[in-house]
Amino acid sequence: MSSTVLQADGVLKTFSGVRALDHVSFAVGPGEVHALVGGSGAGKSTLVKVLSGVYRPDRGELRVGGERVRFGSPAEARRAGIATVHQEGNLVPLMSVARNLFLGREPRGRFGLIDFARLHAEADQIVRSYGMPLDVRRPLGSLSPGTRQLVAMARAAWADARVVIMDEPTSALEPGEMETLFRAVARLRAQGRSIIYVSHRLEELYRVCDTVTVLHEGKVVHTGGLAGLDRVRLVSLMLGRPLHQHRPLPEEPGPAVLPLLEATGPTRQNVRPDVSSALHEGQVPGLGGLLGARRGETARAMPVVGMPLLRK
Ligand SMILES: Nc1ncnc2c1ncn2[C@@H]1O[C@H](COP(=O)(O)OP(=O)(O)OP(=O)(O)O)[C@@H](O)[C@H]1O
Repeated sequence: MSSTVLQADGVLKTFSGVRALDHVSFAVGPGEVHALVGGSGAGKSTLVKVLSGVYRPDRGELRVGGERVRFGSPAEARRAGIATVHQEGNLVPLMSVARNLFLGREPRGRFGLIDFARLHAEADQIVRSYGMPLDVRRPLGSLSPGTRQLVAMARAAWADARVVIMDEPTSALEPGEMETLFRAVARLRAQGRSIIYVSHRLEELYRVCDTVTVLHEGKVVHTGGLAGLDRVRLVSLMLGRPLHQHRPLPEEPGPAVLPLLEATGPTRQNVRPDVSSALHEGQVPGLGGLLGARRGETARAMPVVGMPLLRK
């Protein structure tokens, strides 16, 4: 019995001489949320398309549950339990949420007619289990883009997927909907399903993912646990170069650390905001306040008057 649910070994995919995937190996285990990251053009979409049967690799192999597979189409990948949630693709806006959730698998009664009572009851159970309070009889197209995205995810997961591939799943979501998505991800993981999570948003990767594979120019440059991987290191891997690290400054700079700019009670055109400020090397100051708090006046007064002390 294989401990990986989906695996790619030495996958090569070229487009007119460009190596979109250069001998890529990748594996996701049961109940694992695996982040797939990389800069623009790194090969993420191409790998997702190979794993979901859209592209055939030029070389290399795919395995599902340890068994060698060759996907001739996305439908074959879906039959093998690989579901992809691309925005709300594959759904029908004019149909109800319930019909969309069960598209092609509607419960049928006598004479082969759709059993709407059962359809609605089961659909209602599904959306409630994901914490989505919505009327499953409503047409999908009348919902917000975020809710449509969540329905697409629920459909993919419900359809007995072993691996759910989520491509930038939060791009269209409101903050409240993001929480619903994260709960849904946790639920899928608890059921032993695997998730491949493609996103540029580091915050959410660290929140929901267990493992990460970083692609750069078509090659895997790192794969492993995410929790122990420092963010600066992760971004460096994605960029393919070390990130310029800045020296952390002491919280209270001592007398030896002179400020670059110091302003004590600056005044401008009879406006004297009661503000003193010092700017040290490497700092990015924020200036906060409500409307009318004279943020603009204060910022404009800083370099003009007061006691600016500039150091080379
Ligand atoms: N259908 C295609 N025809 C030609 N070149 C392609 C095709 N698909 C991808 N490529 C090339 O393969 C490389 C990898 O592209 P891919 O879209 O997989 O990267 P990505 O990591 O998904 O990038 P992004 O985050 O910008 O979408 C790029 O150089 C891209 O130009």
